[in-house]
Amino acid sequence: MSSNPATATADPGLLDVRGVRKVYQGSGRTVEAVRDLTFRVGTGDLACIVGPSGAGKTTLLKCVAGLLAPTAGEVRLGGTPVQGPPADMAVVFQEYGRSLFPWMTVAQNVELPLKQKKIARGRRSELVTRALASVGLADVPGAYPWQLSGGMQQRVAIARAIAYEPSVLLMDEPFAAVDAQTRAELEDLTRRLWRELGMTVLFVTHDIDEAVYLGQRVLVLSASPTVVMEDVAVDLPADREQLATRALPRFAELRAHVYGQVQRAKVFHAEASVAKAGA
Ligand SMILES: Nc1ncnc2c1ncn2[C@@H]1O[C@H](COP(=O)(O)OP(=O)(O)OP(=O)(O)O)[C@@H](O)[C@H]1O
Repeated sequence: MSSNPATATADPGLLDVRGVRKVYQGSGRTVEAVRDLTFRVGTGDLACIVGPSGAGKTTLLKCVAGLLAPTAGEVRLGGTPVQGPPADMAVVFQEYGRSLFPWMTVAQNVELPLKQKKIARGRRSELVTRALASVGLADVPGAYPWQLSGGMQQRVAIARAIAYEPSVLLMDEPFAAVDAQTRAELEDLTRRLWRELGMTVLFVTHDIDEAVYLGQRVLVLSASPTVVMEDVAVDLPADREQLATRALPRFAELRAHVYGQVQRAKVFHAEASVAKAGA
């Protein structure tokens, strides 16, 4: 990993977040959602972000996705500053119900960004078929999203993201609204696709167990205004399995450590708020 521009172009999936600060301003109210975030995710790495509610995780992801301009600092993808949604980045949001168009079939939803990318019809059809097969939905291309379960709809959203062949995939609490069994399946699907496709993945979650199970690293954010409290390396075997991996003593240690850090973040925040109120 190098910030040298000469090597940066050879590293298209390198995500470089440098001193990002975001202050929301409007109608007499100012919120410093993110104070100073700096971290890197190497090409082909999978990093998870956890932090207390309101820590600015979604704000950070929107800045990384080029949907929000940081107040200070910058995000670079493959050495190039992100100033709008980058062509080779895809995002999967929590609210699959709102991210799919109900009047389009599953295949049309997956195909839409490929049309916008001006990919030729034959190649589009190949990409859609392959993406739906890889998420286990090869048999429902003609169905409408509202005819599918929540877990299936989220698979469509994932298929749409991977059909696009992004070098970076951002996921914002993508499984928060599905049941536990479906969630476990979608976690395994995410790790399988990540390993097969070699994308850089930045995955935001509330769920500490999910972050440890999925990630190679877990970035723990402090409460708002936000900084990176700790960058925890997840030294679990690369082949993960829901029951066996979660039963490992090391999994329990990592989980306890990250949990402790998130609790610390909340206490820091409470102390800072009391100090501010007393000032
Ligand atoms: N558009 C906005 N205008 C003003 N303030 C905002 C806006 N969006 C978010 N905020 C504030 O910024 C802070 C961080 O919000 P954000 O949604 O990024 O946090 P989060 O960590 O994703 O939260 P959660 O875990 O609850 O989803 C919060 O105090 C929130 O109220």
